[in-house]
Amino acid sequence: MASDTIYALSTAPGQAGVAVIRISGRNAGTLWGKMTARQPEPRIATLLKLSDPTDGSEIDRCLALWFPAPASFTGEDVVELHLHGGRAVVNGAISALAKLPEFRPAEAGEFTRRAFANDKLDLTEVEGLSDLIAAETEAQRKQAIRQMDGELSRLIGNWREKLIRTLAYLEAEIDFPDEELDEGISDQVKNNILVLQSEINQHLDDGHRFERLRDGFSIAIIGPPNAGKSSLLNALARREVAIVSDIAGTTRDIIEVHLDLAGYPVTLADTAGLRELEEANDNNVELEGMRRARTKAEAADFKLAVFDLAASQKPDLETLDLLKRGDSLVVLNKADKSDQAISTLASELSEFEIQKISAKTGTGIDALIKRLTDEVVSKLGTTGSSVGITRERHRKALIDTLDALSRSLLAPLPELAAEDLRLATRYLGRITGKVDVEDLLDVIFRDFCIGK
Ligand SMILES: Nc1nc2c(ncn2[C@@H]2O[C@H](COP(=O)(O)OP(=O)(O)OP(=O)(O)O)[C@@H](O)[C@H]2O)c(=O)[nH]1
Ligand SMILES: [K+]
Ligand SMILES: [Mg+2]
Repeated sequence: MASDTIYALSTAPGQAGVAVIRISGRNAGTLWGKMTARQPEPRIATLLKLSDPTDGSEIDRCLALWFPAPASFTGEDVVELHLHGGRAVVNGAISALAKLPEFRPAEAGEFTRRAFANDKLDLTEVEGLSDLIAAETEAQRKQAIRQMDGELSRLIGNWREKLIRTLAYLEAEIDFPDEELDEGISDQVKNNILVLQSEINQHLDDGHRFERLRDGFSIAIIGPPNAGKSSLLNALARREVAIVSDIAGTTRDIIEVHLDLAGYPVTLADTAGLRELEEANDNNVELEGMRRARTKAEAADFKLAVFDLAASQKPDLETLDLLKRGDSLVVLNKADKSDQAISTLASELSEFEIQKISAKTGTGIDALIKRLTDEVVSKLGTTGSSVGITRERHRKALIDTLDALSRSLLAPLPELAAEDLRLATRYLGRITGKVDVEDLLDVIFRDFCIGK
């Protein structure tokens, strides 16, 4: 595999000022002379004519960069060609490269996979890089760059080192037993394990904020038909995303928009109006819509329950039930209309936090955005530690580590305690990819695009 030289367009396809083709592998340097007149100095951008290796016809004038191994992104010989960003130029260069012996197109994530194989990046840094490319908001970008720079890797590495030292200490005790210890493990070893357990626990107990920042914070808009849910979605998104009409039951499918609140990613979902079954007219479709609404609301991080403050109706039981199940806010809409009915609604909803708005005129929308922003920042914002668990796989490995540490404290013999510490070290090592991670690699690199 790694004997092949791989190439790919590393910038987005289509028309652009510049397109970058990356080439990596043993034979990367063979294009010098075959496709250019000369070989550039390492790491010095050089303007060169690029031509077809078979007939010498000119493809483009490009800037070429030469990174001889091991000082390159992949750790192999790497060439970067900065071409004019046109489709025909890129296609011409790609088909010319295909003519060189042992050159083949790269697979998705293959450059990064080679960088990992050559110890240029560990797994958490690879994940950070993947997150950086996927980052859509400022907070996501900052988190990704910290992980790519190795902050998580250093935290895990530090724990692993402490653990290895404790293990060495324990092994010394096993080899040179101290009669006073009475066959147990020493206080020193116990103490180290307890400290490690508490540090790992602190990081696990993070409200999943680092993971949520990757995925985005989800808010579901729920409530009875015609309350103005779709109107609210449009007002928050500042564009006409969802259909608004005075017909009850207009929205059937979930309609989602992405918002950026103070740099934090939010997915806002509009849902079908919830009402009692006998009222639902066009039953099958509407029932399916309501089912989807319910599922969405249950999975959401936060719910906005919208009611028409001018409608003299009682809040429906479904919406009330969803509201009661945690993080939510009541939105009384249509504040531009007469609010004689508000007293009934407000008293029924008095146990909840209430904001009055008009999706139509925009009254109260800024205050609502402020309230939602505060919510998102409090849930995703990182006040204390700046480095954390960004993936379920990290969490699982840490839980396995803690289990092994707990077992070591209860082990009836120091030899068995040592075996548990050895296991704990392996679990930590899996996070950064220090030990047996073959099974994880395909999953991790699958998220990458070609050319990365
Ligand atoms: N006066 C007034 N009318 C509003 C306001 N918000 C929405 N409406 C009207 O209320 C009606 C229903 O609005 P929608 O946004 O479609 O309501 P919905 O909750 O999405 O309705 P369903 O999708 O059918 O459940 C439309 O005629 C809107 O123009 C508001 O703030 N003031
Ligand atoms: K409607
Ligand atoms: Mg609607």
